[in-house]
Amino acid sequence: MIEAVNLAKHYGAKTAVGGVTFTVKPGMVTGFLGPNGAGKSTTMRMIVGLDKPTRGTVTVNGKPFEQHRDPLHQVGALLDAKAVHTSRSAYNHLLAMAATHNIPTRRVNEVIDMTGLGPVAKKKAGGFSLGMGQRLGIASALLGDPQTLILDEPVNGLDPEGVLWVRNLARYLASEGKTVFLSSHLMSEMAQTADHLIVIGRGQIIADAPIAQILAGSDKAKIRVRTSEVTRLSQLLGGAGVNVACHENETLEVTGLDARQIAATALENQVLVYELTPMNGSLEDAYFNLTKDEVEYHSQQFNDQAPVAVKGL
Ligand SMILES: Nc1ncnc2c1ncn2[C@@H]1O[C@H](COP(=O)(O)OP(=O)(O)OP(=O)(O)O)[C@@H](O)[C@H]1O
Repeated sequence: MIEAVNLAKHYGAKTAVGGVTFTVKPGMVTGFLGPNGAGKSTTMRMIVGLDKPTRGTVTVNGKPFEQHRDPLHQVGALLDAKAVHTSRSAYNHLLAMAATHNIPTRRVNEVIDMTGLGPVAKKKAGGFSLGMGQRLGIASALLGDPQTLILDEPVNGLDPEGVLWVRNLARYLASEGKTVFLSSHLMSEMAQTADHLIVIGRGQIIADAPIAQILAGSDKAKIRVRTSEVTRLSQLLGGAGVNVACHENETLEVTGLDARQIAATALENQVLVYELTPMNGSLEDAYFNLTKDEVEYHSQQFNDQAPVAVKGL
């Protein structure tokens, strides 16, 4: 369990995290989403005592991280996969961690097997690919068999098999009753992995809810309607707050009305409808909707036009 109360971090005049209150519960995967610079890493670093809060408190399993006598059994964290001795082998890196935390050597071999590091375990970590570095970071986080796991962008650099592995691992650990808190930029991945989402933008929490609720709140929730009278039904349904888009094959996509309201209008006016399908907005829609005003770094929009060549380059 992680509990943050009014947690804030300022760097001079810059507010990285602006006083957030949230709870990450055991037995589920909680996703931490937000645009670049939103404050995810700073929040995670404060949870494990690597950054000192300017204000507020955060506890892990009931205590501030630094007060735990057995920190690696309490919290496993992957915050910066590059934070290893580059000249040490993966095996020796894990062995050194185990030795200083009273963890048996047998556990080193277990986490090497769990993370698929076997073939490279004796190689120097400095030569690892991004994906192998991530696996070593996850192995380090798992070493103490912790009750709470904090993973910052764990699928960064992993191949599809690795992404699936992280998803299954996170789900397995949650099913064992552990607290799993992970950040990612990959919305589609989060949709398949997390039960609950905390969305942060410009250092403030902008959503904290079960994933299903965030998807249902997407204002892009559409109903697909198939009817033999496309023109007539779209006229009947049109009105304030309702958007009706006509597509080929006798299909309409309606936003602003639910399926029951559409069916009732069709019935009243004796229009034949042969499909009514609520289409949940994607997590990506919901996420962009939530964070559209909170993005610190806006990218150039290309739409479907070719980028314009700049003279002189
Ligand atoms: N040591 C620091 N000194 C000054 N500003 C910092 C420092 N660390 C973070 N920041 C700023 O605080 C804000 C939050 O940064 P943070 O790294 O927590 O965001 P993030 O959500 O993890 O972003 P990303 O997804 O890009 O990793 C950013 O504007 C960042 O530039």
